[in-house]
Order: sequence, then C-alpha cells, then structure tokens
Amino acid sequence: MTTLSEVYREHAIPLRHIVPLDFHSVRTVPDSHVWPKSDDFSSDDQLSIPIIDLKDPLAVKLAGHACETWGAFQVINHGIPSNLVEEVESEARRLFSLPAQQKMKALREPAGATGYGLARISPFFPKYMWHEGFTIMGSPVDHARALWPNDNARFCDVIERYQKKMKDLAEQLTHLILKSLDVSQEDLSWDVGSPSTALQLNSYPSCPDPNRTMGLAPHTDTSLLTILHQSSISGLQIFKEGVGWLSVRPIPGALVVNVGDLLHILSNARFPSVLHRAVVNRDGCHRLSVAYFYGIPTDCNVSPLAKLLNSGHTPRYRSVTVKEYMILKSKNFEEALSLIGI
Ligand SMILES: C=C1C[C@]23C[C@@]1(O)CC[C@H]2[C@@]12CCC[C@@](C)(C(=O)O1)[C@H]2[C@@H]3C(=O)O
Ligand SMILES: O=C(O)CCC(=O)C(=O)O
Ligand SMILES: [Fe+2]
Repeated sequence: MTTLSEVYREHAIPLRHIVPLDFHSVRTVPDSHVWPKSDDFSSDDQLSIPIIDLKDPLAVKLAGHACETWGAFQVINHGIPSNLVEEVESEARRLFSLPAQQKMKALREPAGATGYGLARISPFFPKYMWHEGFTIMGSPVDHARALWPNDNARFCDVIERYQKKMKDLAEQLTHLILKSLDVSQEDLSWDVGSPSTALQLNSYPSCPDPNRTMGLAPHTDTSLLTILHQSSISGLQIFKEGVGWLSVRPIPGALVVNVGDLLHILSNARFPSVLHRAVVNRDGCHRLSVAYFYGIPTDCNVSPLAKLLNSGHTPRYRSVTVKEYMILKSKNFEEALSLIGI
C-alpha cells in the first residue's frame, strides 16, 4: 500500500512557502501577511452547525441530516477522555512555544509530508497566513527527537494515544454516517478499519491586528471526514451557501466533525465538502487546534456509491484512485472536484 507520505514524495510540487514567520518577534502585521478585508461574515449568531450526542438513539438520522444540510456537526459523548484532549493541546502548545530555530529542526522537507511548516495550501494564495502547522503521519518519534533530543517520550506517548482514540472514533462516525445512507462495510471496496490518516497540530499565534490577516485560508479537506479539537478560543468558521461565513462556537468537550472531499464523492454530492477557514485573535489569545484526517487507502478507488445511484441519480463524479485525487488536489486545489465531475 502506498502511504500518504509516499504519494506526496513521488509527486512533489516545489513548495517555496515552507518556513513560517517568527511570530514571537513581530509587533505589527507585515505586508506579506495582510489580506484584503472580507465583509462576507454573517452576523446571524442563531445559526450554527448541529450538536450530536453519540449516545442519542437518533444519532444515525441526525448525523445524516447534519452532513446533508451543513457538511459538519459538533459531537458530544464521543468517548475521548477530556484529559487526553487537554494533554494533546498542552503538548501542541509546548511545541509551538519553542524558539523558531528549534522548530526549524523539524521543518517539513520540500517534498515531504510531515513536520513543521506552513499549510500545504499556502502556494495557492498571494499572502501568507497567520499560522504554523505540524503534520504527523504514523509515528511522531523522528521529528520529536529532533525537537527535544532528551525529552520526547511524553510528546510521543500523548500523540500515539490520541491517534488510537481518534481512529476508533472516526471508524465509529464513518459507520454511523454511512448507515444514514443505508450503506454498510460490505458495500465498500476498502476496509474502514485500515484507513489513511494524518494528525495536524495548528497554531494561530495572537495577532496585533487580527482583522487584517487570515489564520487558515478557505479550503475543503481532502479526507473522508475530519475530527477537530478547536480549544476554547473561537476561530473556526464555515461557509453556508446563501448565508456566508458562520463561526463554530467552541463547546467544552465537543469535537467538530466535517465532511471531506472523499465522503462528498462517495455520497454523490449529497453531503457537501464544507468550505471552512480559521480567523485569528487579538494579543494574548494564542489559538491551537488539532485536526485528525481520516481517509481511504491511497491505492483504492473512490466513486459515488452504487447504492446511491438509480434512474433519478446519475453519478456526479468519475472513479479515481485516492492517489490520483490527491495529486489533482495538490496541483489544482479547489478545482480538483470539478476536474473529476461528469
Ligand atoms: C492528510 C492531509 C490533509 C491535509 C494535507 C495532509 O497531507 C496533511 C495536512 C492537511 C492540511 C491541514 C491544513 C489544511 C490543509 C488543506 C492543508 O494545507 O494541510 C489540510 C490538507 C487537506 O485536507 O488536503
Ligand atoms: O483551526 C481550525 O479551526 C481549522 C483547522 C483546519 O481546517 C484544518 O486543519 O484543516
Ligand atoms: Fe480543514
């Protein structure tokens, strides 16, 4: 099986934008990070993504409805211990608080997939984001050794425990969401229990002028689904057709689940791959988030599920391997879905 890292390495695109700004040392927003002002933010704070209790007997129906109308929901009673989530946030904070030259020791290689650096989507935008990220695929140990030669056991232990719990939850959510479509493991061409996954630690340092810049530019995730811990500081916004950008209010203990491109394709566009972004906060508010991307093995084919196709519903996308789709997305970003459209 080709891993995510191998796909990125084999099809490397020269990424000039890798090294983040040393945010600790700046007092004003440099022109390189100034974004045009966006006035498309909705002031309707009544509208928000649904909250789904995994213990609710109606969870299947509610999750299906949330995926269909929003492409996202917040999940509670998900079984991830709150102290584990706190530990992962604290380890992320410890990492991003390191001096810039220390973080550079774990810098993502130009053709690499893991380590410290700017978001992969950076080259598609004319300005830099107020963001630094750390991507982990599989074991975090090599990068952790580079960051903390004598003190990396705690980081690795917390990350590995979090990855295991996230995998179980993602598998459970996938079954739940597919059940809402009357689809089961037998209808799939891959094993939900052997996914391609990645963990992304995001850091949005406090900003002297938050309205002039952007934390993470609008994008959809390439995953099947993404599970996000967004800490207690707000910043995540989703785009709702006909409404505009809406904030996703942090709820203590809840995790945000969003539909990614692969689930959008499988559902034959019934579930939107939700467009989202992250905005930043004023002095003193250093926001962190932790995203778990759960996907399909890269050698597998992805296409609209046969069960969802009938005379009224013809396929909206042609079949592609996940690897082909990732390459299309790396090269064409938001055009990728339309490039496989029928
Ligand atoms: C599995 C992955 C999804 C991701 C690319 C990656 O290989 C690891 C980083 C992920 C991330 C996090 C920030 C936003 C995003 C669009 C990006 O630039 O890197 C996502 C990628 C994605 O969903 O395509
Ligand atoms: O930080 C956030 O709220 C969003 C992060 C995100 O969208 C991502 O990592 O893909
Ligand atoms: Fe995202």
